[in-house]
Amino acid sequence: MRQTVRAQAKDEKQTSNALVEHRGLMLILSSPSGAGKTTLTRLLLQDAALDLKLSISVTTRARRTSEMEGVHYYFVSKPEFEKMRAEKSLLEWAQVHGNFYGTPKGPVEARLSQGHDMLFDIDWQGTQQVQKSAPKDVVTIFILPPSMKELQARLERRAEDPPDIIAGRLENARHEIERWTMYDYVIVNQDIQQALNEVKSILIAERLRRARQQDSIERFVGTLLSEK
Ligand SMILES: Nc1ncnc2c1ncn2[C@@H]1O[C@H](COP(=O)(O)OP(=O)(O)OP(=O)(O)O)[C@@H](O)[C@H]1O
Ligand SMILES: Nc1nc2c(ncn2[C@@H]2O[C@H](COP(=O)(O)O)[C@@H](O)[C@H]2O)c(=O)[nH]1
Repeated sequence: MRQTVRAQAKDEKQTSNALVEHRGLMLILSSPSGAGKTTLTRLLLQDAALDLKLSISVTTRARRTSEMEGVHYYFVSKPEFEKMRAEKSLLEWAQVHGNFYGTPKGPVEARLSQGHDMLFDIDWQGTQQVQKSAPKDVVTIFILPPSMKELQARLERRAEDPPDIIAGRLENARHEIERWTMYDYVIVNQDIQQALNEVKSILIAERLRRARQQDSIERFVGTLLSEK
């Protein structure tokens, strides 16, 4: 019901500019590096019934061996990133762990305007910018590791970054964790299945908020009340 296109446009203007009755929401996951955002994101995207799509960021970071262009990131040079920033084609951007990251605006706007939700794996700086630009459309979740020891173990087990990069990310983790208070929800990712269920529960509850389905429910209630 949420994504139904208004089929009966009242005049020609509306016909040429068909409106969806509900704008999609932006579900943002943030965490210190290694807490499990990418893992949760992969599992959420595997569940087709959730109808989520990931916003693919651009980054100046070097590609990890497990990463694919256009799937995990668009890998760009610094001048290319600067150009996107100057052209204002990024919804938000930040420098994280010494590299630049940003969210291309176009795909997000296209998806939200069609009434579909978008998933983001971005840091607290980007979250702040998106929250500021569209406060009503954003739901934010902060993922915590069960302990700093386990966070370090996860980064080491992942074996994608050299020791000095892991050390830097662990150092940054303490500052990032202090940002937990700016998020709507906080999840401790000890058991991945439980954490996944918690993210899904948040998404389902947020989709059911009255304000997010005002038009369609108003019509549905009208139909209900017109029944004999
Ligand atoms: N609940 C969990 N229990 C054990 N291992 C986990 C759990 N969640 C994630 N991991 C593992 O921890 C490692 C880091 O997870 P992941 O890459 O998802 O973190 P991330 O938050 O996306 O990190 P980054 O910000 O650096 O991309 C991976 O090897 C992943 O398999
Ligand atoms: N503000 C933004 N942060 C982003 C974006 N894409 C990813 N990130 C965050 O960067 C760190 C590091 O990611 P990694 O893939 O190098 O481990 C992590 O916190 C991501 O959430 C973005 O577009 N904007």
